[in-house]
Amino acid sequence: MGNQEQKHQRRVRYKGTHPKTFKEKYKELQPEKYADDVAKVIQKGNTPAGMHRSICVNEILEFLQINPGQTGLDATLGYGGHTLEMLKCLDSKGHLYALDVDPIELPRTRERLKHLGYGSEILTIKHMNFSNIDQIYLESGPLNFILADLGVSSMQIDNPERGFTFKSEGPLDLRLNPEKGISAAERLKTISQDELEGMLLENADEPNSKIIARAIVSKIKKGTDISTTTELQQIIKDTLKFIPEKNRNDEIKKACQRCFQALRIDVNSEFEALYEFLEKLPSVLAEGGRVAILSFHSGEDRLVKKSFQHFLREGVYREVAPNVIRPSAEECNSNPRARSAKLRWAIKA
Ligand SMILES: C[S@@+](CC[C@H](N)C(=O)[O-])C[C@H]1O[C@@H](n2cnc3c(N)ncnc32)[C@H](O)[C@@H]1O
Repeated sequence: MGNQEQKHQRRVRYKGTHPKTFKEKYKELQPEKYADDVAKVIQKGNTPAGMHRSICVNEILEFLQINPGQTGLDATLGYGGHTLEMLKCLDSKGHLYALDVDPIELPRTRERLKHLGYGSEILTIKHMNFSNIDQIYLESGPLNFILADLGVSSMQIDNPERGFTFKSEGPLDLRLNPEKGISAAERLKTISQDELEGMLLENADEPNSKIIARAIVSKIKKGTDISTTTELQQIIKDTLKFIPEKNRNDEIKKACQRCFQALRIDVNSEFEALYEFLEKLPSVLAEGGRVAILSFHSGEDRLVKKSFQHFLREGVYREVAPNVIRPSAEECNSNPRARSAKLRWAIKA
């Protein structure tokens, strides 16, 4: 039987000596089975396919000071890396709530955590937007600690079917919850040039927002369908042809990153959700309750900083982080995705 099983378990076929696309990376997609190979990928400073490496774990745990018996919330479950560390601190006493809007990754993370021994007696996972944090409070009561690790997970970015990256061909979707709202492709179909220019500027500080917006809207008006990630990338490339050759490729890559980020923030109403979450935080935190927020974008960090300072002046927060906390150089070297992370915290009075 053993031999027969081996016969049938063919490796995924790919061209060349190494798997390149997401689907071909079958070892990385089965970390339980190929732990050594996954460890090698991490050692090289990469994130294995289908996995997310949690950022600023030590800094977050040091601040949250989680004690067994407490009640807390991970507002952004993702791969469950931070959740797992918080559960360890609870030591089977107390309760942790965890939320995510992503209906694709959430069940996988729930299964993974259940497999590690964290079931509903200690962990409640809900498919919910963190802007509705007040609904959690009705069930949980005052929360001793809260974490929000904003943005997208590596599993979402790396899966071409989700359309988060121009680096591989996929549908231009960019929704964290593909079951709700409209995709980025649909959004572009009806957007005006002014609105798109404003979106690129506000959500991503795109210096070429005007000409990129003009090029996209003019293509759509002429009947061109921009339905894939690479179609959008090609329009940005063509528009920025005027950039001197020396810097062109680099500048185009950065422009693509900014445009995809701007669209993602827009289709997921990310600023609106964060604003609502920040407004509701004081009413769900226990006295002395602690909140830590990890952001990856200057617009998000500005919102967090403003809200924390506002509630500090009002006496609602007793203390807030005097300065933004950045991941260590060591962490950034080992995980380049940590480089743009900014951590802020607040303690309720
Ligand atoms: C950076 S990842 C979190 C990674 C996680 N801390 C870990 O260690 O695995 C961000 C997650 O937040 C989710 N998310 C983003 N905005 C959200 C919102 N408004 N409400 C709930 N979840 C959200 C995303 O779907 C994604 O899974």
